[in-house]
Amino acid sequence: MTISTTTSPAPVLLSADGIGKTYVGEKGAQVEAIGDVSFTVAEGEFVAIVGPSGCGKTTLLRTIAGLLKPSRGEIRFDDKAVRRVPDGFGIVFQEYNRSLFPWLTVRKNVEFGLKDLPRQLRTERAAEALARVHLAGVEDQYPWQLSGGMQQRVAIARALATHPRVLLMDEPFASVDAQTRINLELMTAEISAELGLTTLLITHDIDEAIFLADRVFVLSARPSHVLMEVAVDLPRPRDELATKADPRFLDYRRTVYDAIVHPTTDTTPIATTIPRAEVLT
Ligand SMILES: Nc1ncnc2c1ncn2[C@@H]1O[C@H](COP(=O)(O)OP(=O)(O)OP(=O)(O)O)[C@@H](O)[C@H]1O
Repeated sequence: MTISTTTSPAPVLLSADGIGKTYVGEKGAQVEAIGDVSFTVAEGEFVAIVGPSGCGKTTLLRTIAGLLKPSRGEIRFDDKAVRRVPDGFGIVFQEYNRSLFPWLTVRKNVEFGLKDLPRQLRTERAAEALARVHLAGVEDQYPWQLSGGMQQRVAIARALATHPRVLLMDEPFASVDAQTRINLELMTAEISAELGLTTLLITHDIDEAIFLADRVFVLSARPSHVLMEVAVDLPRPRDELATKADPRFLDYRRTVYDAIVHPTTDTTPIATTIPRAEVLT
């Protein structure tokens, strides 16, 4: 049985209903990236999306974000159809060096999405967001004066400064070294929990997905659909070493790995959905 629709017990904040996306090239050549994807994400939930290379993960995230128009289906946020990037969405991309403006200071980069706010409030929001990503003190530097991990933290601060309800992250830690990656993962888990953010993370990294998420959606090869949903029943806050040594973590990893590397047409979810409130206790 193929799982293409999943449900969450807490109030749904974000949903994808029958999303399909076909790219049409200049000469009419078509690439069907997303076949048929449906899911719901509950308020405050952390969902990770994994899948084989080229299955349409970035396409899906951009469609959810309102940056790409789906060929079929609808994204809904707070019970309204998403047709452009809604207020309440913060987005973090993999390539921080392309998403930050090198000619603006860190403070100006973080304030970038706050143009409509009074100057004083912009300054306060930027300071608050930079403190949250442990970057207080570098406000007047330029992004290129910082390490890659610090630049990605600036990009995260920029998203947080808008006070989003939903944080969308596309491979945010793929361009940094392993130790920095772990620190960024821990920081993201902490921020997401503290702010009660609904978080959607696209990643290639199965361990990262399981370590961070309440639920992991596994996409099939393209044209993609949701092959499997895994509810991650591991206590929070999650310590890196203890969590990754937990036998349940190893079971989740094997299940997700098998689904991606040896997909069959008969996949079933390995656990029912677990609301975040229960996971947190
Ligand atoms: N603008 C575009 N025009 C045509 N085809 C595209 C476009 N963007 C992506 N594609 C194709 O759509 C498919 C899905 O691409 P996408 O980048 O969404 O996948 P992905 O799972 O994020 O890839 P990766 O694992 O490499 O990060 C690929 O075959 C890709 O070549």
